[in-house]
Amino acid sequence: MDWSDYDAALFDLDGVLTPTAEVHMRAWDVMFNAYLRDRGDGQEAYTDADYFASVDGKPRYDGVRSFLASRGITLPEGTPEDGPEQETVCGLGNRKNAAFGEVLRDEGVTPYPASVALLDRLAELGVAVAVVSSSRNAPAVLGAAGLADRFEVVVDGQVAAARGLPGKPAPDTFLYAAEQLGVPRERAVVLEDALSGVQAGRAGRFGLVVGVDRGAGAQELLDGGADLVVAELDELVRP
Ligand SMILES: O=P(O)(O)OC[C@H]1O[C@@H](O)[C@H](O)[C@@H](O)[C@@H]1O
Repeated sequence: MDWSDYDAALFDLDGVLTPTAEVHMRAWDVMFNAYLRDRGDGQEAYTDADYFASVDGKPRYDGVRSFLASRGITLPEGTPEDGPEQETVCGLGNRKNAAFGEVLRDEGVTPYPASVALLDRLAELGVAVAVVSSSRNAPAVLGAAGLADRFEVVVDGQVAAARGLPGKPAPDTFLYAAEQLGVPRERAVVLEDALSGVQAGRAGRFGLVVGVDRGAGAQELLDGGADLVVAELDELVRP
């Protein structure tokens, strides 16, 4: 890939730089299936297909709301301060977050080597880099992965909430990151593994949208707005 056409790379985190999309997936699975069982109203089990269709890449409470809506379930919204025992959108999201936090603490995070190779190459080329993640856990994940020092700009779920920026698939968090780097959208590349993320890249009319296929499906990512799809980010190191 010829990086001379671009001045910035805007990276999603979970599933792009670190294998933590898997950890999110498992934590959602455990929480939603326990919740559906407890309801006792004959709902079918929550599956990975539900994750990719309704939850992947979105901010925590948007993911809960989207999945419940897909099953015709409406709960009160609650507030981000809700305890995990509360049967609200925020309570369920926080229930899942407790499981995510435990795995992060117990297992740590090792970034994808191929993604680190691309970060090294971009640093050599002088291409600016930012992290744009829906997750409120992004700073903790970056720290655990030893990547925190590499990014001057991190737009995570906390930053988005504080600034009132709508989450992916809206393009606002990516646009804000490009603005923070001082790079126009057409000179910025979005790198994403989630359908909601490539949709955000497309909606923001960025210079290039790269899909990373970690399970969402190459065709789905292309249909959602990716210009190209790779299996690993070191495919973008070579000229
Ligand atoms: O860690 P948080 O704030 O609960 O954010 C959750 C979301 O964070 C995103 O980065 C993941 O791609 C989602 O799949 C995940 O559900």
